[in-house]
Order: sequence, then structure tokens, then C-alpha cells
Amino acid sequence: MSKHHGSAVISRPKELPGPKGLPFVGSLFQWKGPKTNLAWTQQFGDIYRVKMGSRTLVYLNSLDLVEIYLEGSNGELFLDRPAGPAAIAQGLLFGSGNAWKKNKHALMEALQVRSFVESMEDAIQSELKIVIKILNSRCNRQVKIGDVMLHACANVIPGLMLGESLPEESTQRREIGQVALNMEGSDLSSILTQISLRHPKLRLPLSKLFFRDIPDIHESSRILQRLLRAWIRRARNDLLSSAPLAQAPESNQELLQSLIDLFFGGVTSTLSALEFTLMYLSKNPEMQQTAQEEIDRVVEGNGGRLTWSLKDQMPFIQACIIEGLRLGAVTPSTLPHIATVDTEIEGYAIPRGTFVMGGIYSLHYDPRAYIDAERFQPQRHLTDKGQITPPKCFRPYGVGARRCVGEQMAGMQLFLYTTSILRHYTIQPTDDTLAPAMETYLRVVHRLKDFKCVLLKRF
Ligand code: HEM
Repeated sequence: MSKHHGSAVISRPKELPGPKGLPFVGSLFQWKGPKTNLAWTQQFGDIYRVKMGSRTLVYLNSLDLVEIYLEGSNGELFLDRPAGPAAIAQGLLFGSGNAWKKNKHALMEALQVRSFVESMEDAIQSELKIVIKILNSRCNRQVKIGDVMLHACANVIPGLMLGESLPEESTQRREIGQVALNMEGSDLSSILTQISLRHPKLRLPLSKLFFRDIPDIHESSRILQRLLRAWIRRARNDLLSSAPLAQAPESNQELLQSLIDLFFGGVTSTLSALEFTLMYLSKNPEMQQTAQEEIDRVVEGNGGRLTWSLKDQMPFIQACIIEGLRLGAVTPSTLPHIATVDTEIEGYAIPRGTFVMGGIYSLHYDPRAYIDAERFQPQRHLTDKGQITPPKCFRPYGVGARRCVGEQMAGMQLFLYTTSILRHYTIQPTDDTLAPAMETYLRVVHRLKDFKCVLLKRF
């Protein structure tokens, strides 16, 4: 495999393999979700191209290729995102160029500030109190735990930004709940969503015409902007006084959009990863018991308090979360990393503007890295002495400079939610959950279709 990578088009390019598509639509109708990408990897190899409408997407499906071309200095050639409608184009997820670099740097720095990390845990612990109260009232019958956790994942973000949790019955909390439901329901890849993003007045007529509930992303954005302006006003004198974010004017549209992207990027992804982990644990009672014993032992040794600082004492739980993230592959591919120059990958010409995707699903199910890749086996991430070993072929948070900004926040939520739920309850599967493979769907993220379980109180 070539380790060299130039920015000029090679003289006699090879043709990239990939599925034959139909004229105009390409492979749009062949693609049935992440499993199709895995099947294409098996058929065409570690690099292939797919035509989707007028676009060409190039997938990199081995860790070698991803590391060589999308990380390190080569990754700088694939930094842009697709130009989206103005409502989402200026922030972190879909921003490009210098504006994106500046905002990403500012946010990454802010997220490292110690007081911010501490506030993060406070915000999560406050949400957990509400979660446990609600779940206590829903024990011994089927519960769609994702409906409860969606609100927790969404409200952690304003809790963090405002420095305190939104009161349980507050209007703001209800508004955030609505925003979270809107985000969960939006499919940014759907043509109807794209049209209604560009022409908001068409949203309702299109919803009626196609019998679809097209979420009002503009309204969500307005609600979030109002909350965020209040936060920036406070943050300037308080929480983030040392961070570059604090100096930005609160009317700064790029900054606002970047903060809104924390909701778009962070809520359903964390929720989905949590659901996958809980679902697999409910199907594997022995592993669930091992996890509970580990939690009980460590928490009891800590005076009954469950905190983020206990994470390193719970390798089995960590391994379960890693395995849930691996199998769930909640973002089955990275977002597009767009070539900013004409270049090449492995001798294949990659014209400027090509969408290059890290094939996360193919990496996570790579049979060269994992025996029985589709099985939930947390032990595969543990050494003989029961210590965590860095997982192979594992990139749930994407790659290179465009990697997720929320990894630490997601990690903290996944740890505290999973451990608290298992400390309080034993999770029993329903008949649907026991089926060999549960149905999933892909909108903003890859999610279990209808994960329900029964919670039995432990104490
Ligand atoms: C388990 C939870 C999460 C997963 C699996 C996840 C995964 C990802 C992935 C795969 C990307 C694209 C990276 C790429 O294109 O290479 C991404 C980007 C992003 N994520 Fe996350 N994410 C999670 C949680 C969060 C959270 C909690 C936040 C914020 C609070 C967040 C904010 C973002 C943002 C802003 C970006 C855009 C980064 C950029 O383009 O520079 N994510 N995430």
C-alpha cells in the first residue's frame, strides 16, 4: 500500500471499483443502509466509489487507508464539508475553510477547560436524578427507555451551557424536549427536508402532500439561538472567561450555529450508542450481571457515590460501552470529507470536490480485526488481566481534523448513564429484543428501531 500522497492528479488513473448504478440516480435505490456498505466492501474491497445522484462518494474501508489519507497531514487535503443551506452551513458540522477552523479550535479549547469538564459531570448527574425518578415509576412493564433518555441527552447541553440544569417543569425544558424530538425526526439526507430547509414556507404543504411529518428545523434553530444567546451573555463573565468563545459577540452567527451543532451532533448519537449497549446487555444476562457486580463493588467502595472518576476502576463496563459503540456504529460513515484539491488515493484519481467517507461500519465489522465481528463480546477489549486494551479498527467518532468534538462529553454520558441504570435496575429483554437481529434505521444517526425493555428494581 502506497504511503505517498501527492496533490497532483496522477497521469494514468485507474478506475475505482464500485456498484453499477442507474443513469441519473446512481446507486440511490440499491443502498439499504450500512449493511449495504459492508456488502460493497466485501465485494469491491477497501476502497470503492458509489454514485448517489450526481455525486460520487469514495469510501475508505480499512484502518490503514483511513489513517494514511484522512488523518495526519494528508487529512488536510480532505477538510471541507458539502455546502448546505444557510441555516446549517456556517457551524461546525457543515462549515468549511477558515471559519470552521476558528470555531472548532475555540470550541475544542472550551471543552478542555477544567471547570467546563466539572460542569459537564454536574449537568449529567442532575439529568440522572430526573431520569431515575421517571424510570422508578415505569418499572416492571415495557418501557421505551430511549424516550426518557432523549430528554436527558438533550438537556445536558443547556445544563452545561447555562451552568445549571433547567428546572424539571420549566418552559425551556419543554422547548428543548421539542427540539430534541425534531432533531430525532429529521433526516438531513431527505430531499423533502432539504427543500423545506431552503424554503421554510413549503414545509407544511410538503408534509401534507407526502403524508410525512417534516420536522421544523428552523423553529428548533430559533429556540436554540434564544437559549444560546443567554448562555453566551453569562459565559462571558463566568464559566468560560478564559476561553476564546467568551470573547465572541453573542450575535456572531457562526458561533451560534457551532453551538447549535452540539445539539445536532450530540444528542441522538449519544442516545443511540446508549441504547445499543443497553440492548446488548439485556440480551446477555450473564454479562449484565458481571457489569453490575463490577459497578456495585466500585460504588460501594466509594461511599455509594457513582462518579466519572471511577471509570478506570470499571474496565468491564468500559469494554461493554466500546462494544456497543462498535456494533451500533451510530454514525456508520464519517460525514463527507471533501477533497479541497485534485489529488489521488492509492493510484485512483480523486478530483477536487469528491466526497471521501471513512467507512466506520466496515471498519467496525472488519473480519480481519474481529472474530465473529457481529457478536457482542466486551471481553475482546480486555487483556488476560482484565484491563482495557485499545480497540482495533475502531473509529466511532470519525477521523482526522474533522473528528467529533463531543467525544469526551459522549464518553462521560455513556459511562454515567449506563452505570447508573445498571446500578438501579436489571434490564430484561422483550421478545422483540431477543430476535437474532433487531431492526435499525438511519436518519441523522443509526438507531435501533423500537428498543423496549423491562426494568426490575434492584434495591
Ligand atoms: C456516541 C456519541 C457520538 C458519536 C458516535 C459521534 C460521532 C461523530 C462522527 C462520526 C462525526 C463526524 C466525524 C468525521 O467526519 O470524521 C462527528 C462530528 C461531530 N460531532 Fe459527534 N458524535 C457523538 C457525540 C457528540 C456530542 C456529545 C457532541 C457535542 C456535544 C458532538 C458534536 C459533533 C460535532 C460538532 C461534529 C462536527 C465536527 C467537525 O465537522 O469538525 N458529537 N461526531
